[in-house]
Amino acid sequence: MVFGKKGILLVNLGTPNSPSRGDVYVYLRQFLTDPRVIDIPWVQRQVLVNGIIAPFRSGSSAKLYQELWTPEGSPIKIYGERVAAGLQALLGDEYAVALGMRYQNPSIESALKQLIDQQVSEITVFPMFPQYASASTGSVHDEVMRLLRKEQVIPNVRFINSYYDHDPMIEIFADNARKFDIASYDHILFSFHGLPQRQMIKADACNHCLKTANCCETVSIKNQFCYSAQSHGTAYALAKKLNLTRDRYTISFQSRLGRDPWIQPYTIEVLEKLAKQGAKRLLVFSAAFVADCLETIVEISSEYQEEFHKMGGETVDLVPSLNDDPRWIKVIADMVR
Ligand SMILES: C=CC1=C(C)c2cc3[nH]c(cc4nc(cc5[nH]c(cc1n2)c(C)c5CCC(=O)O)C(CCC(=O)O)=C4C)c(C)c3C=C
Ligand SMILES: [Fe+2]
Ligand SMILES: [Fe+2]
Repeated sequence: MVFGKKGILLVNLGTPNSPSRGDVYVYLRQFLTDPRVIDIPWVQRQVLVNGIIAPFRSGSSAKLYQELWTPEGSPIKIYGERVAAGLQALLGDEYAVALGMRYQNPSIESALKQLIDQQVSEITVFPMFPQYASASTGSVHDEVMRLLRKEQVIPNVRFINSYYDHDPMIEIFADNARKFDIASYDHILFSFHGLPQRQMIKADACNHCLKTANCCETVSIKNQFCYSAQSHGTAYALAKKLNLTRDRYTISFQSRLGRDPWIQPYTIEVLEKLAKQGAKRLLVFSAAFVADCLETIVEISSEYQEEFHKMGGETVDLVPSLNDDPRWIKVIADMVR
C-alpha cells in the first residue's frame, strides 16, 4: 500500500531575478557554468564564462531582459507559476504540484523540498522542453538526481524525457496558428533553439548524427534522442496538422552563442535567403518553448522582425506558445497521470 500524494515537479529553464545587469550576470554565470550547457573542461569553462561571457554579455543581455520584463516579472516564470497553479487545481488533492527553475528562482531545490515536506509517495519530473537535449532536459534530470542523492528516503521517481510529437500538444500549437490567415503568408518558419553540433555528436550512441546530409532530420531507433531529429519531428507533426506542403516551410535554429558550429540552418541566414527570394510575410513557430520567453518575444518578434525588414521583408508574425492555456494544462495533467 502506498500512502501520500503524488508529486509533480514542473521545471523550466529559468530567468534572472530582475532585469538588472547584476542579476543577469548572476543568472548567466549559473546557467553557463553548467557543464551540460558549456561542455568544455572545467578550467576553460570558468575562464570563458567568468572572464569573458558573463561580464561582457550581462550588459547587452540585461537590455533585452528590460525590454521583455512585465510589471509581474519575466514571462517564462509567470507562465510557469500559472501552469503550476492550474495543474494543482485540475489534479486535486491526490497530487502535489511544485514549480522549479533550473537556473535561479524558484529553484529546483525549493520545489523538491516543497514536495518532500508533503511526504509524497512519488515524484514525476516534467521538464518543460518538448525535445530532449542534454543542455536542457538532461541538465534538469541531473540536478534532480544530485539533490535527491542527499536524501535518506528517495521516493519513486519518474523522469519524462521528451514529448516532441505528442499529438494533443501539437494540436494546441496548430490551433494557435489557425488564428492567423496562414494562406496569406509567403512562408512558414519553424525556428527552434539552437545547440552546438558537438553536443549532438556526444549524445549520439549509434555513430549516426551529422554523418550524412539528412541523418538528423528524421527520428529513428538510431537517433531517438537527437535534439535536431526531435525538433524536425515537431515541425513535421505541425506541418501535417496544418496541411503544409514541404515547399511551404523551413526548419531552422536560432540563438547561437560563440563561434563553434551549431545545428544548421541558422534562422538569421534563412531569413536572409527568404528575403532574397522575395518573401515579405513570414509566420514563425517557436516550438522548442512551451512558454513565450526572451527567445520568442524579443529575439523573434523584435530582433528578427527588425532584421527581416532591413533585408527587404515586411512581417514576421509569431505564433504564440502554449503559455498558460487551460488546454495545455489539461495535456500536462493527462501526460503525468
Ligand atoms: C529549448 C531549450 C533550450 C536549450 C536546448 C538551450 C540551450 C542553450 N542555451 C544557451 C544559451 C542561452 N540561452 C538563453 C536563454 C534561453 N534558453 C532557453 C532554452 C534553451 N536553451 C530559454 C527558454 C531561454 C530564455 C529564458 C528567459 O529568461 O526568457 C540565454 C540568455 C539570454 C541571452 O543572453 O541571450 C543564453 C546565454 C546555450 C549556450 C545552450 C546550449 C549549449
Ligand atoms: Fe538557451
Ligand atoms: Fe542526430
